[in-house]
Amino acid sequence: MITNRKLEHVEICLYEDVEGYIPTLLDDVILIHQAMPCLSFNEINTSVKFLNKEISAPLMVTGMTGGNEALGKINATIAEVIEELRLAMGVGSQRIAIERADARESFKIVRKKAPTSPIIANIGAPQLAKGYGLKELKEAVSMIEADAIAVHLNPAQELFQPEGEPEYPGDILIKLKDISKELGVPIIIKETGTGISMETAIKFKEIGIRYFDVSGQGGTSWIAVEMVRDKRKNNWKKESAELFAGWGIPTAASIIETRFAVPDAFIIGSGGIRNGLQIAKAIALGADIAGMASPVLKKAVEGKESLVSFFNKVIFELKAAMMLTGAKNVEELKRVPVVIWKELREWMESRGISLSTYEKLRKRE
Ligand SMILES: CC(C)CCOP(=O)(O)OP(=O)(O)O
Ligand SMILES: [Mg+2]
Repeated sequence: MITNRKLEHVEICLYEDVEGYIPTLLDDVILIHQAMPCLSFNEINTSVKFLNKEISAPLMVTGMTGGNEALGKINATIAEVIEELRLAMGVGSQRIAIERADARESFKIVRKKAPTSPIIANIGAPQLAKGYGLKELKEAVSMIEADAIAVHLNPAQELFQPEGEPEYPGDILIKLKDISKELGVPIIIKETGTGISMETAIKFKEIGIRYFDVSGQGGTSWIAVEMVRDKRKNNWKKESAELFAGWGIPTAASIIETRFAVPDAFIIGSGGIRNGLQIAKAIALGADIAGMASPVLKKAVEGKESLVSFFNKVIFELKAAMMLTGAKNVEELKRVPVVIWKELREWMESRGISLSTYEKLRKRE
């Protein structure tokens, strides 16, 4: 039953080892130390615009959960904190709330606790292949008065999910193109831990999509999450899920591929982001803001204070990286000099992305 799956997902993300199967390759991005930054720490401004609203730092909590009272409490804690700190958040898949009226409050609570913050709805692409259309996406948006809706792409997870629906026919693109004209809020194409490639980004660019949440490999592996479920149920897919647990595009490579494919995209750099230095690297590499999920979930279940101090630490680390690279605001951070080396450089070379070409795109020149 779908509610059980929602609860299992959160429990597994909290208490099982389902992340870091492969590196994000953000370690292969070096921000250059500037010993004379020409600015003082208290001058640094981390605020940015996101979905026509100002947020205090280039960071959002990407969609995780919802579906019953307990999961609603997690959403409520996160929403309260992001409203207080003026950040942004997405909710978990609202499929359960389209199907079940009693699941809706666990999502509605987010807008109640965060009346002014950018809030993002969430529906899976497989549902578009199975009958969902403009009506259901409008319902998901209005349920939480969302500023945008994330359509999540999770073919790898569905393949290894015991009850999965690996249904990704091309007419999902046609449907999304039509829906995007009537929906009234932007559609964000969001992967789920296996990353967005340049080929995939181009498919969505061609139907007018400009918002991407790359959700690359290196953080939570949703194949590994379903592997745990397979093992618990002794499902025949368990060994195959283990084989594929590290499948996908590392987060740093996915940021580069998406920016290369869609130079004017708004990119959320997510997938294994755990601290403020990685946020700075993701933005210097080509993302507009960063996204975090698992570390936020773990702090949220400890309580509001724990989550507030976590975000304060992360934003201090981001500001530290900005100071030491001489970036007084996020626009300058996008243009600081970086070294891209080791595996990430080899990835770019084998994908035909030259460093000099990318340098211009990265700086949005
Ligand atoms: C999006 C993913 C990371 C988590 C939810 O996967 P799921 O297949 O349970 O989502 P649905 O309830 O939309 O099917
Ligand atoms: Mg699904």
